[in-house]
Amino acid sequence: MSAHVINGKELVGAYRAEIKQQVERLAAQGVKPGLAVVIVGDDPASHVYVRNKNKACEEAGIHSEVYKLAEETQESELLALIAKLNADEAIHGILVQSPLPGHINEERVVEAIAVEKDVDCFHPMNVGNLMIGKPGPSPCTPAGVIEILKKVGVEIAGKHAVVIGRSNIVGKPMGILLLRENATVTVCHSRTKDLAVITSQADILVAAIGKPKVIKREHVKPGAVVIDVGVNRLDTGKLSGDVDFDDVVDTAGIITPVPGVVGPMTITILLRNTLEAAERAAGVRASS
Ligand SMILES: Nc1nc(=O)c2c([nH]1)NC[C@@H]1CN(c3ccc(C(=O)N[C@@H](CCC(=O)O)C(=O)O)cc3)C=[N+]21
Repeated sequence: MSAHVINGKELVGAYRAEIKQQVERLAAQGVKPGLAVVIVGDDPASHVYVRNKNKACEEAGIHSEVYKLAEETQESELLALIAKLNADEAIHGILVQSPLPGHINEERVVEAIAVEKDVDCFHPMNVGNLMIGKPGPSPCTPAGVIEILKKVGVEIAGKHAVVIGRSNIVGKPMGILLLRENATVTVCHSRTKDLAVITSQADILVAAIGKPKVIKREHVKPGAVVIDVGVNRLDTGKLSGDVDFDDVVDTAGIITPVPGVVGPMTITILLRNTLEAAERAAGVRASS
């Protein structure tokens, strides 16, 4: 039997409409959420993502500003811009697009962002809060995956969730969020032995490897929920996930195609984080 293929347009569209309504409600109280996106250098893919984020903000009624800095920008100039944005009351969220050029220390930059404006959830303070379950921003991609599972009606509690990948941006926080939802969590990575033996036990399989089409049907338990976080550009110019969709689609129970689901949902969580940061700043959101 063929898997249920998640329709991202429908799912993400409905969620963005909900967020837009909440933005309108906050605007009626005199507060317009604001996001600043900073991009350094001219990596073409990064510019596509920044444009998508900007457009999504506009459509949701969120004020957005994009700062495009030259490749040779000094770290001190970037830190000065962040200090200015930290002090700007119209800005509730700051996102510095990664990767940064090699001469800039990414860690120093992330730590310069005000904790309450860190809508990526990259600041060590927010990562720590996430770990112990305190209120704060959610890491966009992993929180997007949880949102997808919930919206599709997948029960997470008690299930075996296997995450492939242990990056600070996706794999590690994904494990924490799944644990928070009471899944039994296994995290696999490049040094994992007998990967297919482990992944084929997963009720929920999250692939965040960063290599195209490496997950085949032998990695998937029949009927499993397969969430593909990979966004890999092939030589043909086409985008591919980490999952070999055509090979897996008859084995999985539910599957996300790439492009179309996890990427747009990631941006949607960014909108939600910006809205929530604005609510906290306005004192209308006490927790979560
Ligand atoms: N500080 C920071 N925060 C990030 O959240 C961040 C970042 N840096 N650097 C790069 C990665 C990557 N990322 C994506 C977001 C949306 C899509 C997305 O919308 N993808 C579409 C396709 C887009 C296309 O056509 O290329 C999709 O999958 O359907 C992809 C990738 C956020 N990132």
